[in-house]
Amino acid sequence: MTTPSTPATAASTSGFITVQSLTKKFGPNTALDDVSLSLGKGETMAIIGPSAAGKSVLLKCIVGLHGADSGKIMLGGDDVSQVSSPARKHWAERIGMLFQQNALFDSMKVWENICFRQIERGTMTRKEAKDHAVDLLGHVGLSEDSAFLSPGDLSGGMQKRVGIARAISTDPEILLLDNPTAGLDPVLSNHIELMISKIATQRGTTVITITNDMQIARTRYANLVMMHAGKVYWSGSTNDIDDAHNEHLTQMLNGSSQGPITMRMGKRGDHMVA
Ligand SMILES: Nc1ncnc2c1ncn2[C@@H]1O[C@H](COP(=O)(O)OP(=O)(O)OP(=O)(O)O)[C@@H](O)[C@H]1O
Repeated sequence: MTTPSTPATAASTSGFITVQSLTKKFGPNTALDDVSLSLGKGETMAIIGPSAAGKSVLLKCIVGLHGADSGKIMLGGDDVSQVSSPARKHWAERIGMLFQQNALFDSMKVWENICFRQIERGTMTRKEAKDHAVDLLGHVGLSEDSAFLSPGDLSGGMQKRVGIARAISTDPEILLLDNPTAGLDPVLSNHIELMISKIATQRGTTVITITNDMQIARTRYANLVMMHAGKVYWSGSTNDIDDAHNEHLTQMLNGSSQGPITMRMGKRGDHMVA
């Protein structure tokens, strides 16, 4: 069992991705408070937690959008704690990320969105990029026709899949996914999660996924981190969840309205959900 005061899974220096006592503040708001985790190369991890727990900020720190206020982020032994860290540039090319809001460019066609990094860097011709994008669209269950639409012409679930196609388009060593199945129907969610598992096992990609789907978190990922209010409340193998006896984790997994992570609602602090 892990609590903020007694972390059971301390960040190990042998991890491929190691976050060590990471703190990130936005003005007076502490989004990440002494967060540590460690993940081996080719392993998978699900991050769960209530709204505003710091899940997205953690992924944005790992991908290099935010620098650490204190603590360390190590990727493959390289210190990338700051946005300006010398190793950052090298890692930028080796991380694929799906953002919560997909972050697609409306000024570009779908295929250009998927391969914009390759086009920008000149590592593919436009023809190669188009073919690659169409192939990736097939992997996420979208037709070739959708390649030539604008993101704004797609449904929310289709946009999500384009975001996933873009995240995997460079065959990254690290895949960071912020709610990849949000807004998708159960059949499609299953398809996408199977694809993510395959990418991890066949390509050795190290995957961290934020998810609100507790079943997916338990069954599709080898490791789990549960966050609340900027802290890690539990981390470990998903095999150990049932023996965890951690009330924060139990409430999150069961989605019960009563428990330690019950939120205050409304303008008055005495209006509790429970
Ligand atoms: N760029 C930013 N500037 C200021 N505050 C921010 C910024 N990004 C995140 N925060 C704050 O950090 C906290 C954690 O946000 P984060 O997006 O990581 O939550 P989350 O766990 O991903 O929540 P959700 O599940 O609702 O998406 C929130 O209080 C949020 O308002």
